Amino acid sequence: MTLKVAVLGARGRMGAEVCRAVEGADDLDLVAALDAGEDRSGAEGADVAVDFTHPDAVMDNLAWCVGHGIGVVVGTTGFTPERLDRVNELLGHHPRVGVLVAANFSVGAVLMMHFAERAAAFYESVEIIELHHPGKADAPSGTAAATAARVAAARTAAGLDAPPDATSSGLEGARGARADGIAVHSVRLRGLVAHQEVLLGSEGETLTIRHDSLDRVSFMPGVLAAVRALPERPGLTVGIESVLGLT
Ligand SMILES: NC(=O)c1ccc[n+]([C@@H]2O[C@H](COP(=O)([O-])OP(=O)(O)OC[C@H]3O[C@@H](n4cnc5c(N)ncnc54)[C@H](O)[C@@H]3O)[C@@H](O)[C@H]2O)c1
Ligand SMILES: O=C(O)C1=N[C@H](C(=O)O)CCC1
Repeated sequence: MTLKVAVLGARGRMGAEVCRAVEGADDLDLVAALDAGEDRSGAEGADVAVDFTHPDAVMDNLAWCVGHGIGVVVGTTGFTPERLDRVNELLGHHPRVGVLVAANFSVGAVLMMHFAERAAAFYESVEIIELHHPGKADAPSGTAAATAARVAAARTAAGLDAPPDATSSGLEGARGARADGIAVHSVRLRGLVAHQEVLLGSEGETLTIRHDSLDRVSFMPGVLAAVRALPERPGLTVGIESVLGLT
């Protein structure tokens, strides 16, 4: 069966890549490629919409798609627990519709988050450095925020206190931002795509887990797997771990 796919944010960096990937797949049909200000009615009749837009736009797109019975694969970042609650609320009125939200669709980034979560219980110190292209709207990245949440939960479960840090003076921001109590440092540099390091340390050793997306094609296998899985997944799915068979 051919799935009808609409792309929202179609002229953006990710949306354009998704359009190319959908057009290149025999089992998918690109029925709408829409960007800001364009009439969403072009997406009516799609089986799945893919949203790579902006944290300020995505909730409205989601409400529209779910209200029209269209499942949504969401790559746009900015999904706080409150936003996920709102998505669940929307889906409560449309129980046959599926929404999958993932901060990162690259297989390597999914594994990097998984390894960081596993390692977190064994190290006293942990910090995250995320590095992205300078066109990125949000900081820290959605991937860094998701990693911090998972690492913080693993530390709590292991009974670890806050990472040691004797800093008592310095320039504001020098120690990064705090996401779930974990220091996150955001670099924006021309030439980069999407990169992250999780630095872990204890007495006498460190462990660095690093992932690099060198091209946006790295996100496409995950996006297409989510599109293909969505019709069989009503309700909210967070992350692509279950789609990839990692959980
Ligand atoms: N989950 C992932 O794997 C992943 C990977 C890369 C980027 N992202 C996220 O995807 C989002 C987009 O990233 P990007 O680099 O493609 O940004 P971008 O700025 O290149 O593209 C966003 C596009 O969305 C359009 N847009 C804005 N509002 C819209 C609306 N209401 N309806 C339709 N289109 C709208 C913009 O005009 C633009 O063309 C960001 O939140 C980014 O963090 C996620
Ligand atoms: O390029 C971006 O923007 C990216 N956004 C996601 C994030 O914020 O984690 C995923 C990586 C690329």
